Amino acid sequence: MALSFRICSSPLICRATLSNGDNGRNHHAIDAAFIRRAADLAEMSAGLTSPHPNFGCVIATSSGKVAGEGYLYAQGTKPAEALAVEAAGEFSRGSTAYLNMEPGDCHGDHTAVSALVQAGIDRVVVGIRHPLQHLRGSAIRELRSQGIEVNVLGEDFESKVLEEARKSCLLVNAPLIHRACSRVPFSVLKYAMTLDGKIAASSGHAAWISSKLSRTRVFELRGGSDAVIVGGNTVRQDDPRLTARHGQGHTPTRIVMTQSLDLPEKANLWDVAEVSTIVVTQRGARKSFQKFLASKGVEVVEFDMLNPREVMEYFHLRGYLSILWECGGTLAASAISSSVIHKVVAFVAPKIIGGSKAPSPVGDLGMVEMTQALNLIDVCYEQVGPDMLVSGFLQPIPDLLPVIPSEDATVEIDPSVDPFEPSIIFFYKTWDLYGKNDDYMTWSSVEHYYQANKFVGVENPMAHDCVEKIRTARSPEEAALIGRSTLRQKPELVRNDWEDVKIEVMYKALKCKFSTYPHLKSILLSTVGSVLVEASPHDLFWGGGREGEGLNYLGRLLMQLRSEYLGESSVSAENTSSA
Ligand SMILES: NC(=O)C1=CN([C@@H]2O[C@H](COP(=O)(O)OP(=O)(O)OC[C@H]3O[C@@H](n4cnc5c(N)ncnc54)[C@H](OP(=O)(O)O)[C@@H]3O)[C@@H](O)[C@H]2O)C=CC1
Ligand SMILES: Nc1c(N[C@@H]2O[C@H](COP(=O)(O)O)[C@@H](O)[C@H]2O)[nH]c(=O)[nH]c1=O
Repeated sequence: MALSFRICSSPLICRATLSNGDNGRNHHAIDAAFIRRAADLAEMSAGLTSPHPNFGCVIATSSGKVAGEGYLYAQGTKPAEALAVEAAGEFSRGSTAYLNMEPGDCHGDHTAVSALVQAGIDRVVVGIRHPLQHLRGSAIRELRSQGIEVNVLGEDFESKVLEEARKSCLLVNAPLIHRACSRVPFSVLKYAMTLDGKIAASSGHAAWISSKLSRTRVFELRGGSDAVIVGGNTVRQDDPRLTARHGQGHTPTRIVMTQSLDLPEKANLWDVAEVSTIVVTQRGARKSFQKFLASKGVEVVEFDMLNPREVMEYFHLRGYLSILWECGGTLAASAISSSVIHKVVAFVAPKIIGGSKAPSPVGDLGMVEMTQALNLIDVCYEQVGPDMLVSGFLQPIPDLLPVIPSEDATVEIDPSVDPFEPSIIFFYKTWDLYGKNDDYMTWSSVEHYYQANKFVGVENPMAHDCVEKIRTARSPEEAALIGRSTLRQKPELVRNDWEDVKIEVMYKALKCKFSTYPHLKSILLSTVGSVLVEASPHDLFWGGGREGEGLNYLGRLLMQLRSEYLGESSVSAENTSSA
């Protein structure tokens, strides 16, 4: 009896398990099916929510019917849980909510938890706990403290079918889970090869090996990644565009890795009107070409040691969660040897090209015996048009289970995680403890307000349209994309005094945000005594830069606001004591 009670904290499932094994299995199968559906929903916005997780939610009635569904569309938009209970309406009362992942209950923002509580949800089933330590467990504790029964797969009950459902939750947020456990982004090596294992003819010609349908799948893969990376030789041979052209998802940054910087002056990747390109190279390589790239708007980053690990650690610091490697075999071998590739996706076309010198997907790995071969894990096979898509993992997704804190454990940030000086607080992305939380009254976020202000007051209907587009953008990222690309493509729409007023605009937006949300103000005040630095390695105006060379205006404005709030509170304290 005691064992059954420990495994099943749900009275419903408990009774079923105790009285009838088949019923218990049925309940597990039902829970597993809904959790898988929540994971599928979460997958629908892959790439768009980065650097946040992908969340999906299903509300199911006690008779097992779906009453409502939702998924987080993008960073800063309505939580999946709120959308699902809205869709379910009155049916939410007494229902079960299935979540692929514990909500991120970020910086006192309880929207997801409140939505479930207010809707009268009886039970919540969670696929996996939040992987980031400072967010982990708090939403689950809050839901339980509100009297809602919460079951976490793998903790409250286990079975093969539930384990598979849990795996689908791990898969959908693999990039974030890797980020939580390692210092490199989640990397996928993708290639298309002929049946005889070639990725191009011996001439280097490769267009096309895989079918149109397969290439559309590649656009989807790109749309779900933060960046696509190729080696210098692929740029010279293919002149690729590396854009996501299926019309959905976001547009990943293009990265070129080149030691020599011996690249053509005319290349599709140097057109950065729609999508940005970053070239990473050896320090000191072809300075004049670096200047040429900069004049085209291409960012060049120099490395003392240009190798896949250093480059991935750099992009991890820049906040990238997932990278798609679309390079040839030379760079692929180097990346695999450096252990930065987590997953392989191979399109195999039923074609034979032959050629003993034709390139293959992975160059020399220094292996001499078949026993040394790397075996993929969790291999999947899928037919895509005439091609076969084979995918699998080179490294397993880290298991989150062993590090789950007890229910009552106080969740603290481990200072060893980021070896920064304690008197300096670096913040950057929203998942950092001190990251921004861009909820904001009239405008959806500070980002919406700031970007729109670039075009406010300009007597041109296109500027008005742009302000409106930014105002109604579905996420802060989309607002930033519209604002930045319009500034680059149509500088005539930008107000004349923008450079003079932009700090004031940001200050006003921040002041409004911190005054509107007391929990954000108290986080800001809790940093007293610390220097605040926006840890953006590339934004040298608002951020601190890679080596402290940035002006850090965002950090400065926050410290100014903090002083003002402190001043206000000491004046009111004086008034109280003198009264
Ligand atoms: N079918 C498919 O899926 C694909 C086919 N291809 C084909 O493959 C061929 C190109 O293959 P490949 O030459 O292997 O191209 P890569 O994309 O692997 O480029 C190799 C280049 O990467 C740069 N590089 C920078 N750092 C490193 C490092 N640490 N290790 C290795 N390389 C590094 C160097 O550039 P630099 O010389 O500038 O210093 C090197 O020459 C082309 O014919 C192309 O069409 C390419 C991609 C996918
Ligand atoms: N040849 C080949 C691929 N090649 C990859 O796609 C790049 C070209 O992308 P784009 O210019 O955006 O169309 C190219 O440089 C290489 O990385 N991919 C595939 O799915 N199937 C193929 O047959």
